[in-house]
Amino acid sequence: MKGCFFSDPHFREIFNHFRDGIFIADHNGIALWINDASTKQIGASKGYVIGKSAYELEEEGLFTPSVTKSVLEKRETISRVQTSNNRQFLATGTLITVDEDYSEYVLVHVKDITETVRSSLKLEKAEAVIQYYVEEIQKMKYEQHVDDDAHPRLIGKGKVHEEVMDLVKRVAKVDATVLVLGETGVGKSVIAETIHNQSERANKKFVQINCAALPDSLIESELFGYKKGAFTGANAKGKPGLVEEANGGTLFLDEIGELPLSLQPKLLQLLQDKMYLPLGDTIPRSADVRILAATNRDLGEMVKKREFREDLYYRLNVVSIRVPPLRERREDIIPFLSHYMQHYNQKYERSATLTNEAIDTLQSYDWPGNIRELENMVERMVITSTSDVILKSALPEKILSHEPFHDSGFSIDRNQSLPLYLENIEKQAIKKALKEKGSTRKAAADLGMTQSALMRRIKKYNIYPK
Ligand SMILES: Nc1ncnc2c1ncn2[C@@H]1O[C@H](COP(=O)(O)OP(=O)(O)OP(=O)(O)O)[C@@H](O)[C@H]1O
Repeated sequence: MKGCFFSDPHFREIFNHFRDGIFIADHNGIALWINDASTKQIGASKGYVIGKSAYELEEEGLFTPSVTKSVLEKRETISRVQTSNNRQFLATGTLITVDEDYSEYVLVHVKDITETVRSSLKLEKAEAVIQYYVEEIQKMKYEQHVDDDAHPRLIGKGKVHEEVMDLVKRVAKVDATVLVLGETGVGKSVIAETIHNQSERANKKFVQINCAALPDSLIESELFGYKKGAFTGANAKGKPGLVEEANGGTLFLDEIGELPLSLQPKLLQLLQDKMYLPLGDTIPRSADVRILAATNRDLGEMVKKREFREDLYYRLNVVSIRVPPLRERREDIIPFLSHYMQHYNQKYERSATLTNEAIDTLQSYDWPGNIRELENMVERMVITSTSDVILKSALPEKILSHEPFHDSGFSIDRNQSLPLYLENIEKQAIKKALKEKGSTRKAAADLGMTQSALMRRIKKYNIYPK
């Protein structure tokens, strides 16, 4: 049998016309025959290859690895990517047993895949370049966004601000639900929008609903929409809800603590199954939305009081970001002041400035209404100040009255030693009470001391009642 079919000229003719390589070896891996394509692939003549073992040829570097070797070892059909002459081939070797005499052969079919590999590498490279540009465009879009009025640039320079922004960056990359916590006016909505703008959903919509601003009866239809004829007074055609509007993008539920208990299971279903039911409809719809929520309320406490569903609370609270109040990041007060001074001076065509003393006072104020309060204060000052220089005395009474010793007309040098500092306060408090009350008796009553104790101090401080 051996040799007879290889010596058949018809056989040779047929396989020499085959564009892929054919390599036939015996049970010891000795090359019995190769076709023309194979000689080109290996870069060696038939005379050189035939009679040598695949092991030897592999060692000589004609091809690596040898599929014949693997087939003989594993005794199964094996495919490998082979390199020969700096080109790449897909070599598939099959073990063939001839029934007649149980002789064994390895038939290797070798296909040149160099171009395919190159194109796939090219494709991979092209994909990487496209991805790079997509990210760059997103970044540019984001930077453009933050410069216009609807998307103010985030102000803040301190460590606290940086920590929040770091977290924002990290959560933006994952598609998780985020709960933004913080007092009123700290910038929770701004943070939520920033998460969206830095996420993969940035090209889709950011849809916002304030759960406290709508009557309970309207929230459901606003959020989930309704089918035509769902209720009297409804639009005859039905109406898509905000969930549908936000499809592919982000839905931001502001003041989530105000979401009526009756609606909470519906939101839970949206979070869990990404499914919801428009009002009056019977067929649930699916929605691909990322949910962000914010609150200034203590949801944990609300859960305890059964005012908020526990399961929903845990679903919302997968990741939470606490935006600290302004009094915990006082280093950001001046940047906010200068930003809003500039903004409102431009808006009202003024050139107002704050004195250092006024700035000091504003920096030590606690800002219970946070950035919103600061912004409103600056706008009011810019509009109402009669002079371009805003003195401390022109600041709102509310801010001045929070200063220690605010209305006493006290002027204390805080660099003094503590006893001297305290004496000074005492002296000035006495002077003020005497001036306002007109008599030592009334002044003593006002100060909460006996008249004789007051007299002793008047003497000590050389105060002369007017
Ligand atoms: N880092 C910031 N940079 C610039 N402006 C900011 C920043 N944070 C907040 N603001 C501005 O402060 C104001 C209040 O922010 P925002 O509405 O986001 O607060 P909030 O915490 O959501 O308030 P509420 O709890 O009352 O809804 C907005 O005008 C917002 O543009």
